[in-house]
Amino acid sequence: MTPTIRSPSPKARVGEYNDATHAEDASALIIGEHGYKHRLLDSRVMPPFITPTRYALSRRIRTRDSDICFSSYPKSGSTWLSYIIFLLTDSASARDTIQSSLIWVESSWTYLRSEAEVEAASEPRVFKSHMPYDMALGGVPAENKGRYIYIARNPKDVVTSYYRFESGKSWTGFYDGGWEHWLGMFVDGKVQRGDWFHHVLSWWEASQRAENILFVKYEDLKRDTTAEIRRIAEFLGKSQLTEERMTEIESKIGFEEMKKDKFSSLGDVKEFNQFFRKGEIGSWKDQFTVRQSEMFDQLCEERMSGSGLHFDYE
Ligand SMILES: Nc1ncnc2c1ncn2[C@@H]1O[C@H](COP(=O)(O)OS(=O)(=O)O)[C@@H](OP(=O)(O)O)[C@H]1O
Repeated sequence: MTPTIRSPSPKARVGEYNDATHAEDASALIIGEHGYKHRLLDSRVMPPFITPTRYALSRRIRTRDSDICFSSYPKSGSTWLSYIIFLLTDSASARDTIQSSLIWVESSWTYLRSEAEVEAASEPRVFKSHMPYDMALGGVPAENKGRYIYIARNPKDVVTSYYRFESGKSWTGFYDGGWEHWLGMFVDGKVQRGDWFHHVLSWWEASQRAENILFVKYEDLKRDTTAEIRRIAEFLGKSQLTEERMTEIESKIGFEEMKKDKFSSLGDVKEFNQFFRKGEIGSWKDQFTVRQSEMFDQLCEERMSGSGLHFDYE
């Protein structure tokens, strides 16, 4: 099948967030402390570019057997995962960038806007989301057709990466609260996408029960890239990967390679120029004080004990 090249409509271009281009739902915007702009959807804190209209559409999507839907809490390696998916399914080559190849229904920044466009998209349709399990694309993933992949990362690196990326950005209302304040908001589940523990554990628990949900950890992908790509490939029904193809895929998805590559780059939007920041395990050590680290470890113990889910922090 010939892949469809999607030309972005001017309205849908990813770029600086502006309330005027999201006027359909402007009334629901909230400005929090230090100018932190957000919306509440199903009582969860969400970015302003996730409008109620688009969220409702994302819940209405009827998934198909060939669909691949991935989700993550922000800053957990989802762009990395998406490139791996495109390479494994051979659907990357004819398209111009990751962003224009993905279908991100919940966001106003998606290149495919209408239900009809999503219906007509070439297969496999690769859907991106940053929603917790109970707000997932298509309703209840475990009862749906298609395959879901969730990528998670240790929360200390997530909150660090998130802080570095989100401060001063248009879609956070140029938030300027500083690190201590940000960490407090993260712990209270008040940053965009809500409570990290709920988000990750909701997918983790679902993945233990449902065969169509694969749970991937950023740290495993970083440490044992070959084995993790093979696990993802098997889940996607692509277990016949040759050594040659495997080497080719690995050569493209390294941090430095993706940073340079035109397909994986996020284009020329100035606000995204910090996106490929470090790509490491343990960069939280440059951000947390000892006291903050101990407080956070205690919180992780309280919120995650008994879940069977563990992360590497260095
Ligand atoms: N190839 C590769 N290898 C290792 N790490 C990588 C790679 N590509 C992206 N990254 C790092 O992933 C972090 C961004 O995560 P997301 O893509 O989920 O971000 S977003 O929420 O969609 O904006 C962000 O992490 P930090 O560097 O810690 O900020 C990216 O640098």
